[in-house]
Amino acid sequence: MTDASQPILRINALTKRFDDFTALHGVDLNVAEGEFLAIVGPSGSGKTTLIRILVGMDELSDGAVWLRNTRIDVVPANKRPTCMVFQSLALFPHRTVGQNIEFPLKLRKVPPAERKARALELLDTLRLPRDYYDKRIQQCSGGEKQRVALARALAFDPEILFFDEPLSALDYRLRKTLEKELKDLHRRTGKTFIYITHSLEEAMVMSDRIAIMKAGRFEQIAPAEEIYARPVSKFVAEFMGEVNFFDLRNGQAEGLLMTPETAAALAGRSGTLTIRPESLRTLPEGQAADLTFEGEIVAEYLLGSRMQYRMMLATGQEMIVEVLRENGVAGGIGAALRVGCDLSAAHLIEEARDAAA
Ligand SMILES: Nc1ncnc2c1ncn2[C@@H]1O[C@H](COP(=O)(O)OP(=O)(O)OP(=O)(O)O)[C@@H](O)[C@H]1O
Repeated sequence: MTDASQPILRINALTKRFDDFTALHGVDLNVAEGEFLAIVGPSGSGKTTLIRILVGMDELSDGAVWLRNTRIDVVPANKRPTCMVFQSLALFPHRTVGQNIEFPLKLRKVPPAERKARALELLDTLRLPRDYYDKRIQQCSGGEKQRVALARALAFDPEILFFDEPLSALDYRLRKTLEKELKDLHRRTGKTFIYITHSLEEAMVMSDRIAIMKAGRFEQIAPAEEIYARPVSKFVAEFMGEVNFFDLRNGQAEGLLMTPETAAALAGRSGTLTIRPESLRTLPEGQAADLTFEGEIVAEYLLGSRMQYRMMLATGQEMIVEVLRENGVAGGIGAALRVGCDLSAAHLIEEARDAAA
């Protein structure tokens, strides 16, 4: 029996040093049973180093990793109930699909008939035709190989599946299809997935929570909506997409017009006010929002169903505004633009918080 309230994985104060360089600075992380956690961050932030330690490909310098009540950082990789799916797949190219999927079962000395039955079941799970059992890996397409690699990972029946950028080598359409399939697979298997990616979009589509790494530390760990709406730092806000920043000093910010109620709510507060381009709306003459901005359009882009404007405020600050195409403004570059948003759509990163991050 497992206790659902207990995390399946606990990482305590994990530090990794390579000679005099520290790649991970005492990171803590709890992963819930059955969770889909994505780890994102810029190149060199420590994602791969962390995963390599978790699966046992590398040793930590300090700290501990627990799988339920067992300390696993002292357990050799091949004895850990975890499994890794790589971008490079690591399939046996000259063997059949069936042989590849059955490999982990063979290692465990499962009898041939039972192995085959399980491999066929896994072909069903991954939505590959059963007659692929005898097909050679070399004859499979990129997407099919990825499914075979997943089937093989599931054949290990691991407690946790780790993924290191498994889709990054695939073309856009296939990636999009497999993103949805992976999410679906996660739901159907109920396994815990920990997934590294460079792609924020991928993380947002698939995961329950996103952990954002920066220079060997977790900057924020939360569901995507929360990270998007309430980033703890400018780094996270920018990482999650386009954003406008306003420097708020004692409730005042240059270029920002406020209603008396908004001014009262922001009175005495300092930090960075963040406003997403799509939170803004165009305002008719004479109408004001909680926060209002006035300026001139310096560039405009048609983004499918939306229009994006770059607007120059009187202060010289540029702002990005995104509205539905039907709400776009006539006049184009050089035209005056008035936009605004509700105070609830703006998020204040308080000063002390950002400085500490
Ligand atoms: N074996 C090693 N020896 C020395 N430094 C290393 C070693 N492995 C990784 N590093 C350093 O540790 C830091 C983190 O690397 P890591 O590969 O974990 O980053 P990452 O976030 O996975 O990057 P990417 O997204 O580019 O794969 C980098 O600065 C890297 O140069």
